[in-house]
Amino acid sequence: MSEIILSINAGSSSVKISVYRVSEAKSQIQTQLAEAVVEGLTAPPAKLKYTRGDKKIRGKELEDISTQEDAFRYILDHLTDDEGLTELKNKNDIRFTCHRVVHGGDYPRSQVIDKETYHHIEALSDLAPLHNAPALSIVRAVADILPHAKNIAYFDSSFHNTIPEYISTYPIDQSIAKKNGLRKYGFHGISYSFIVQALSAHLGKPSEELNIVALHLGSGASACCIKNGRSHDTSMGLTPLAGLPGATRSGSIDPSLMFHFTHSAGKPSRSSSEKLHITQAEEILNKNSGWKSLTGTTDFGYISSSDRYEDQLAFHIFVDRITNYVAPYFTKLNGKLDALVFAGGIGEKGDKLRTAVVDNVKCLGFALDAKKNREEMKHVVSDITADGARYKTLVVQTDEQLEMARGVIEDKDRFVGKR
Ligand SMILES: Nc1ncnc2c1ncn2[C@@H]1O[C@H](COP(=O)(O)OP(=O)(O)O)[C@@H](O)[C@H]1O
Ligand SMILES: CC(=O)OP(=O)(O)O
Ligand SMILES: [Mg+2]
Repeated sequence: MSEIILSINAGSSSVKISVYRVSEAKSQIQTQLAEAVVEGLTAPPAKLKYTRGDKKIRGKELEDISTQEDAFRYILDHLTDDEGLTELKNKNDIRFTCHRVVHGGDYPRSQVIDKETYHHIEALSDLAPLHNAPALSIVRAVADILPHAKNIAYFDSSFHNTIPEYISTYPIDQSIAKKNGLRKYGFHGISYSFIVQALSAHLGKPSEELNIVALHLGSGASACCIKNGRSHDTSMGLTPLAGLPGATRSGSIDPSLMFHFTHSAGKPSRSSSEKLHITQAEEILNKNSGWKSLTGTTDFGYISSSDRYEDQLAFHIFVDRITNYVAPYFTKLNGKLDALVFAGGIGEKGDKLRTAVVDNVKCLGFALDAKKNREEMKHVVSDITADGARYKTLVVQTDEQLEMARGVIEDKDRFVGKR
């Protein structure tokens, strides 16, 4: 019997699902059978991208798909209806479903989703308003459609457990901070973990010796200072709102700003429910800010190539805010750096953005090869460094689904026997 892993990555604007077959003999991932992505949930109509071997669908427009749960159900139907994907004919062969859960609070590693973990993740929903509840809607759908699969949660926050206390502590009343768990958690950790492994293989260096300034730039964007293969600092905080701006997020602003923006900042937002309590301030800063508020679109590919005033402004804001992290993280690493890494949808495809960011930090010893930077990135790690530059600049096609599936294989013994 073949064993199948379904790896599900619910982002704020997309759902990405990869299907893997595990080799029984060696207990390792044998093949990626298919990958399906529904993207553009914040820039409708959502679009489907699908790859199974040579079979490709590129950007099929979808009607009535607006939530991560819609996207999950659509993808699962698509996978099981694909005549060529014989491995999924018997849904019972899906042994594990991995779920990217953005906020895992104090969980230091992946967990089987049982009643207790489910409720714990649910309790953290207010701290990741664009992410945890949608991920749980997919967990419920899996329990409904694939009752034989074991659900495992992989947390974006776990990778950042190594951040020193003096960095993760906010200078506020510590009795309240401790009681309410108010500290820097950090996110995109599954992606950063993938980046460390990918660079270790690419540079032929043990991961514990790698120092990286990594930028995961997608719908949500963050920077991470990776010291000796571990997270030392990151730009997101208690919630994924802090740090860099994103598709619909403001990123860091003066904390007093909201009280001057609206008098009802602290009132419950209309999208609050019994299970999700967010204020109007949180709603505005998470859902109605960022590129959407400045330009009317969340499509950063469009923004980057447009010469409209507001698109250029958004572009320059992003470049400026990213630069605000690269230089300090470089100094935190004492200039002993293996690479500056770009990843995530914008990091991987945004050649103009990479050019502008690297140009801002050229005094530190970074420079791009213009031709390599413009080319399509065909490998997991692409080197776009100019000849003679002191430090490497790399583009990594990050793969959170693969990182989670590898985790399942590694930790299988811990999961088996527990539902
Ligand atoms: N050619 C491009 N140049 C710059 N940004 C792009 C390009 N194509 C897509 N993007 C952007 O990538 C982002 C999505 O990144 P991704 O990491 O897939 O998002 P998510 O956070 O949902 O996982 C979107 O903002 C999209 O506009
Ligand atoms: C943590 C986060 O912001 O994730 P995403 O970029 O997938 O929305
Ligand atoms: Mg993402």
